[in-house]
Amino acid sequence: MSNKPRDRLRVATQKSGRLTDAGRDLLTRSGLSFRESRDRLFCYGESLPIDLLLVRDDDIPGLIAEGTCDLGFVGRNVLEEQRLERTRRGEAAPFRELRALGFGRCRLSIAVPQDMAWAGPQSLAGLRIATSYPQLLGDWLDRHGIAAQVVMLSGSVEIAPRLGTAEAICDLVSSGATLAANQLREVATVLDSEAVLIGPAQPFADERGDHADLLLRRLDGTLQVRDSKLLMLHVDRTALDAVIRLLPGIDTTPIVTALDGRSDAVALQAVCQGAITWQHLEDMKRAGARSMLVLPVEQMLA
Ligand SMILES: Nc1ncnc2c1ncn2[C@@H]1O[C@H](COP(=O)(O)OP(=O)(O)OP(=O)(O)O)[C@@H](O)[C@H]1O
Ligand SMILES: O=P(O)(O)OC[C@H]1O[C@H](OP(=O)(O)OP(=O)(O)O)[C@H](O)[C@@H]1O
Ligand SMILES: [Mg+2]
Repeated sequence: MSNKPRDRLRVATQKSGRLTDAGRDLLTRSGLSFRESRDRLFCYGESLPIDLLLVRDDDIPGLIAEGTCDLGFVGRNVLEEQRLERTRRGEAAPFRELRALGFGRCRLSIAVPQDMAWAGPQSLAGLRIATSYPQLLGDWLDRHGIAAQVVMLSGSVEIAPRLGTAEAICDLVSSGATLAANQLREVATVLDSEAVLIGPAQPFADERGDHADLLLRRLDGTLQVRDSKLLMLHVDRTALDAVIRLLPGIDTTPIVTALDGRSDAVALQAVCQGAITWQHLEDMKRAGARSMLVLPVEQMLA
């Protein structure tokens, strides 16, 4: 890893692909703005000393390992594949997952032709399995004690069974539409994935440590409010405990305030994590809540 001190933090993000827009949106909502270079490969951070390098996603763990970039947004599938590759060479991984980011959700799964019988992982014994993730697949096969042949393909993996180059595949699945279009059936999950923030295994020894801490705090706040709602309501004092018990996903103490000229009722305010459904509201109404308002939360700083 390069030890040259730097006073700006460099974050590697995918130049063009499934992680690009959501990653950029997360940074924007965390208060970061950038001036794009003409080639759009480097974005200078205007609001904070944090710059972006726009690259192929597969290159991101390596860029962090060699110290060219300090942090990166990458799919856990890519991170874990490269971590296993280094483990196989006897190296300790020089990068680590710092945060799960909640977008780019997918899974690395085994799929077989729809008409193939499936009696568990042993059904793969002796077969050829096409994948772009040979390490993750090899590790899964080892853990299940299955001897199968891994066929490496860098893309269009789903077509391999029809071409006769493999009997099964191991590829990323989200909606399942690609598998269905290729008459394949998902039979086992190798890895649950989403976009993650990665950084070096060793802490930064210069100002980059402070910038990284600041970015992590901002990201945490943004990720926390993404699923949060502010719930405001009125409730009879006698029903207060029952209604508080029904508040969905509260992680701080709700605020209870007096209502002017009313001794029988109070106002209640709480930040709730996760979805607030009509069912939640109806249950609270039955328990004695009234005038319920559900509001989005824009920013939060713990
Ligand atoms: N169908 C999907 N739904 C959700 N997330 C996905 C899906 N497919 C892939 N991903 C996630 O998005 C990441 C990037 O996928 P993408 O297809 O953009 O990569 P790529 O083709 O390797 O791009 P690059 O040109 O940067 O190498 C994947 O590594 C995975 O974590
Ligand atoms: O379950 P689904 O929702 O159909 O998604 C799965 C597909 O998405 C990804 O490919 P992508 O569309 O990114 O194209 P790529 O092969 O060019 O990466 C992945 O490699 C699968 O082929
Ligand atoms: Mg790639």
